[in-house]
Amino acid sequence: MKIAIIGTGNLGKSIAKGLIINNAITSLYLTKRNLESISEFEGYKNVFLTTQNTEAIQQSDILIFAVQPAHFENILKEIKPHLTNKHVLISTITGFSIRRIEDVIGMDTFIIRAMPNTAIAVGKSMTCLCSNELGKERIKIAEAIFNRLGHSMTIPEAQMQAATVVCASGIAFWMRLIRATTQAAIQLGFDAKEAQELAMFTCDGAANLLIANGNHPEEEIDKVTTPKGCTIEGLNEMEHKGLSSSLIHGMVASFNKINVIKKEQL
Ligand SMILES: NC(=O)C1=CN([C@@H]2O[C@H](COP(=O)(O)OP(=O)(O)OC[C@H]3O[C@@H](n4cnc5c(N)ncnc54)[C@H](OP(=O)(O)O)[C@@H]3O)[C@@H](O)[C@H]2O)C=CC1
Ligand SMILES: O=C(O)[C@@H]1CCC=N1
Repeated sequence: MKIAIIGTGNLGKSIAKGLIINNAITSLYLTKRNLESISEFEGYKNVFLTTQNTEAIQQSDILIFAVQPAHFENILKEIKPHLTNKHVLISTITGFSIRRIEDVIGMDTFIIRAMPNTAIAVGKSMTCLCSNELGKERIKIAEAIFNRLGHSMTIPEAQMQAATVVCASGIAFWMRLIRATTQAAIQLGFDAKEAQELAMFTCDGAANLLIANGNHPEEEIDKVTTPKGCTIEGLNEMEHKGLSSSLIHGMVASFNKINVIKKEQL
């Protein structure tokens, strides 16, 4: 696949790493205005770094946009004259609707919105996808790319804002939980490196139990909580202090903030 990433920052670099380690490219163009921070990609076969978005677009079929929301509209205007019917446009931009993209480039382009997360760098992104009417003809291509770099789900566009919080911001939420359990493990006597190892692999095990078995989390919790034991003592204390409530409040606050970001873009 001939892929271009327009805007190779935090997310764009993660996508580039995932594509390269998974051998998912015929050619890969990476763009940004200042190329210094992506010099690590120099020297990879068939990977090209450029400040010229139009060059990247002319040389590629799949165009993945990963710029800040405020920059996207001008970039769409810049590249519009160079779009042809070979192109599939994939936008990862938060809060930027398909309708707004079509307002700039028209309805006769395959448009897909993707909401991946930075775990795409290690082939483990949970990515949500949706498309415009025409883009339905190319959604299988997007699913193939993102399934190769993790797991994908095609959803209605109305759910993309929620998907952004659960999946994209979700990486940060889970990191904070891993950090907190690491801090607890240090207090309980492990050194910092050991503590993080214990926290990460326990987290990985918990997620994989659910992925492998398809169980509800509470079924797995029931297998761990010995009556009158230490696990239920800890769990109940966490809930008294508002663990679940705090996570739900935080995620709803994130969701509401996207409405503010959207208004600021207009
Ligand atoms: N970070 C994340 O985990 C996720 C981010 N997103 C979305 O992805 C987008 C990017 O986020 P993130 O990677 O964090 O942001 P960054 O700011 O890290 O990356 C954006 C990149 O775009 C480049 N850029 C700016 N203007 C242009 C231009 N005219 N042409 C080419 N490149 C340009 C910037 O580099 P330079 O200034 O050198 O040009 C910068 O490196 C956002 O819209 C965000 O909402 C979605 C899911 C997850
Ligand atoms: O924090 C943000 O706004 C972006 C969108 C999801 C992840 N990063």
